[in-house]
Amino acid sequence: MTALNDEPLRIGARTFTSRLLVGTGKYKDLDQTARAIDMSGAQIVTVAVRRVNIGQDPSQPNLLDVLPADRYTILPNTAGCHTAEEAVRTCRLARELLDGHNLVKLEVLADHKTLYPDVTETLVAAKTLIADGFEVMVYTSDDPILAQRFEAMGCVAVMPLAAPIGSGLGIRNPYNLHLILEQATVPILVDAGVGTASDAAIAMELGCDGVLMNTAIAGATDPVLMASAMRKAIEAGREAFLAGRIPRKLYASASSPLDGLFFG
Ligand SMILES: CC(=O)[C@@H](O)[C@H](O)COP(=O)(O)O
Repeated sequence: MTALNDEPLRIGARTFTSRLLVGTGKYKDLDQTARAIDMSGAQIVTVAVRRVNIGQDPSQPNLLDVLPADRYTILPNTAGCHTAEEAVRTCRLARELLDGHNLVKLEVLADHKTLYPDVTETLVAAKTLIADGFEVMVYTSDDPILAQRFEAMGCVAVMPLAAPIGSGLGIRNPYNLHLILEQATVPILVDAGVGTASDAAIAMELGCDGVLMNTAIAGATDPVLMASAMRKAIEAGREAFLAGRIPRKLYASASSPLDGLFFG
């Protein structure tokens, strides 16, 4: 559902009414995956091509059997890739498996402890993929200069982390997100580190165009209920952003007029 008075989210040539993007890892089984994603209202669902079967192994259950193609835009991602070469190869495999689908989420990770992006390798991969006709949504650190570089190269969305993947630490650096947002002309989608609904709402209140999350929903005690909470948080945060918050002030100002009191 779109927030009141909102425009659709535009990524490349595609438009979406939901601003919540979800992952498919860490669920108990395919049934729980399908139910939580359904409840989230997400239209873009990201899949780790190196880890999840979307046709690589025809003898195993295929995730796409529970995510109808007429309802969801599948966003193949390069999770598990640590070099530009691996990431490019993975995107090309995804394009073959998905009949020429060219929208991908690029992530090239630096190490296992932080799962921070290796931005040098990510820049190389993004350049190759864009030249090869891919529409690249790029996972990156919350560095405004890098965000600008990725946009200038032609990435269709820039996806700064809120906190390390799977950490649930929430929005660690709202000031950097603000700097990224004020210069961006492509969608800025927070990706990774959201822990609960208020984190998602904060990202949207800052003016982010959307949020991608996985662990906060899949790892919740009740993933379907958390998916519902996230859907509402994204919409509430977006509406609050569009509505324009009041300025923060150090001192009080009375909520009702002080003139003309009934009792002197
Ligand atoms: C960058 C990446 O891989 C994300 O898609 C990640 O999976 C989401 O991070 P969380 O699991 O912290 O939401």
